[in-house]
Amino acid sequence: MIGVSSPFDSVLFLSFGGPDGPDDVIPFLENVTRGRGIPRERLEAVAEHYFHFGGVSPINRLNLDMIEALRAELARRGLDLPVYFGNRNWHPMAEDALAEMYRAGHRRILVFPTSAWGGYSGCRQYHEDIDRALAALAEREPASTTPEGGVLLRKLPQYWSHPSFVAAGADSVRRALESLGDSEEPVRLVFTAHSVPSSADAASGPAAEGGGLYSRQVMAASKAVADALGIRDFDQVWQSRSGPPQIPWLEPDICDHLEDLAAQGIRRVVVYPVGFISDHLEVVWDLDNEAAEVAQRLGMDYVRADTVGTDPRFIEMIGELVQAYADGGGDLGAMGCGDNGRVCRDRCCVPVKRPARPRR
Ligand SMILES: CC1=C(CCC(=O)O)c2cc3nc(cc4[nH]c(cc5[nH]c(cc1n2)c(C)c5CCC(=O)O)c(CCC(=O)O)c4C)C(CCC(=O)O)=C3C
Ligand SMILES: [Fe+2]
Repeated sequence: MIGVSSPFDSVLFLSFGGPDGPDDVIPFLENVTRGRGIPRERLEAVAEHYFHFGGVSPINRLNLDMIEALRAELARRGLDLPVYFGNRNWHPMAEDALAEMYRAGHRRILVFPTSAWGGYSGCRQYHEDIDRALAALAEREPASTTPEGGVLLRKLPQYWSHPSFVAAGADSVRRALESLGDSEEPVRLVFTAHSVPSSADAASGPAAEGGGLYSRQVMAASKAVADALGIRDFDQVWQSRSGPPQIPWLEPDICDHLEDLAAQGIRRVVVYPVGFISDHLEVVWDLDNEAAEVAQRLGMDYVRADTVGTDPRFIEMIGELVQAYADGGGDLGAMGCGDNGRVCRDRCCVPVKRPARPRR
């Protein structure tokens, strides 16, 4: 770690990005899938999901809402740290946010990532975004590479196990259970997170720990939320897989799982997307449309619990994290924490080489 003693002067809220209108959809998807072996047909199918919402992903508005709440939270804590917004895949791009921050005089930047998890997509790729933004800054502002002009971006750690994240999730599930109403029929609680290629999960976490970090974290977070509610019977499954069908991804998928539950005679389900911090497109399309339709066809009562979003405890958690690291302290060895794009552990969450698409 470098520059440990210097206090931080600003926060970069770093997210995935999403289209703001129909013309953005394809270029956005091309950014997301560049070099990742996602078939064109999948891209076109996902584009349709966005077109159902006028080509606008909810993610940008939701992030702006969280940022506004975070600004109030930092002010409440007496922390004078402006919050900027940047993304991996769409405007405002991380590169532009960083350039703007630099020009405004900021040199010590705490980065809050909108993913709670370890793994390539949830953690390492955010380090790569930081690295990319720094490389772009070096081109635009050559002084930024000198010792005097040096910029430090410190990524905050993974927060999937934070008690406030768990408590906010438990409250959301409680509300969803209440909305189902009283009945003799048992309710099954089902947690979902974004599926990833099985090879990516196997490579997640420090090489020395044997992999599987992402799926272990998702299971542990699900169990923590269920425990907080005293629920022992729950399932944890996956959603939103992409990639060619012959490549294995984490399973089962939520839609297949609903079929299984119906076959077991379960008629009421609450689905909590523990894997996401806001109700973005993967939630409002894949769960509120696709999975909800499957549940309806199966004659199930189905309620999707809210993501944590602007729940005050979740915003307090971000404030607490920022405060802990703002004076240069905090746990610098915590999983996911790293400076200027450096990952937290040796050979951690290395990207998996994707097999070439088979020729026909
Ligand atoms: C682990 C994980 C998270 C959670 C951690 C985090 O939050 O960061 C996440 C979040 C998100 N994923 C999102 C959208 C998409 N993800 C895609 C593709 C992929 N996701 C992957 C993994 C994850 N994704 C993977 C392994 C791929 C395959 C391609 C690749 O290896 O990169 C594609 C391409 C089309 C498709 O194939 O579906 C899209 C459009 C949105 C924005 C939604 C909106 O617009 O509201 C968000 C927040
Ligand atoms: Fe994704």
